Amino acid sequence: MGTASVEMVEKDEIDECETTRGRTLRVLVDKWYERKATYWKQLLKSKFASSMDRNTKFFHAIAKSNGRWKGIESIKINHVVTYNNNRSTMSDAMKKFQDESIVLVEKLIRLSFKYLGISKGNWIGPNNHTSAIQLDSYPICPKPENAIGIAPHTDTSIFTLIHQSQSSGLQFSKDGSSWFTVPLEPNTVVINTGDVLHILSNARFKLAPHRVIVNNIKHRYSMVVHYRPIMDHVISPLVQDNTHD
Ligand SMILES: O=C(O)CCC(=O)C(=O)O
Ligand SMILES: [Fe+2]
Repeated sequence: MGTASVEMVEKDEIDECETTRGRTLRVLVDKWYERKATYWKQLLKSKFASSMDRNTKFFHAIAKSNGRWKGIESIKINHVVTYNNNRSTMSDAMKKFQDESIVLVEKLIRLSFKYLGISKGNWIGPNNHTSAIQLDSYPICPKPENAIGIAPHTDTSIFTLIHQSQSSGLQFSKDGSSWFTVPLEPNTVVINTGDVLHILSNARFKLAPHRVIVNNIKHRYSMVVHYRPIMDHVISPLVQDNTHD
């Protein structure tokens, strides 16, 4: 177990030595993101990458023109209907959804820290996080083979929660070339590990490349919660042992 921890870089609170360390870590993380971008560029053959870009633009143009309010009919939280096609209650429902999601992710963080042997004191807690809810809509696409819903990527979160409607399309990959489609299970949330957990765990939690493909049969919707430390936090591995499982 190492002594490194998640540090808050507030210039007036830390001494010169820590500032230097914070700066070094920032540079390391920046380099890591650069390497990640290069990794993905190399994985995608240039022809596929360029046509995918074109088609992604095409697809998102369709998505925009179809973007009328018609997606979410109801939101159930813990089996209770919290929103039922009544816009005035939407923000309350979303707030409740976000609060419940944060509780769930904090539990997941505690569990994964326990698994990694990291003491709880090393976690910055819910007050130092941002969470974002993303509502995604993937309309029926007449030529799905020429389009992509979301291009391959990894999430910058610690954990991401994905609630998907009964239309599949979310796919994960171990090697960036073969893709596994996440099965549709009603009342199930897909939990995705993000880059922050990858860094904190010293790569014991692998990167989870994923994408969303579209189809010509059924409109897909998803509600995605990204949860990550606030931007000012400098992160570094909390597990020193570099031997991966
Ligand atoms: O919409 C989805 O199913 C997944 C979205 C996603 O991967 C993301 O927002 O990072
Ligand atoms: Fe994602």
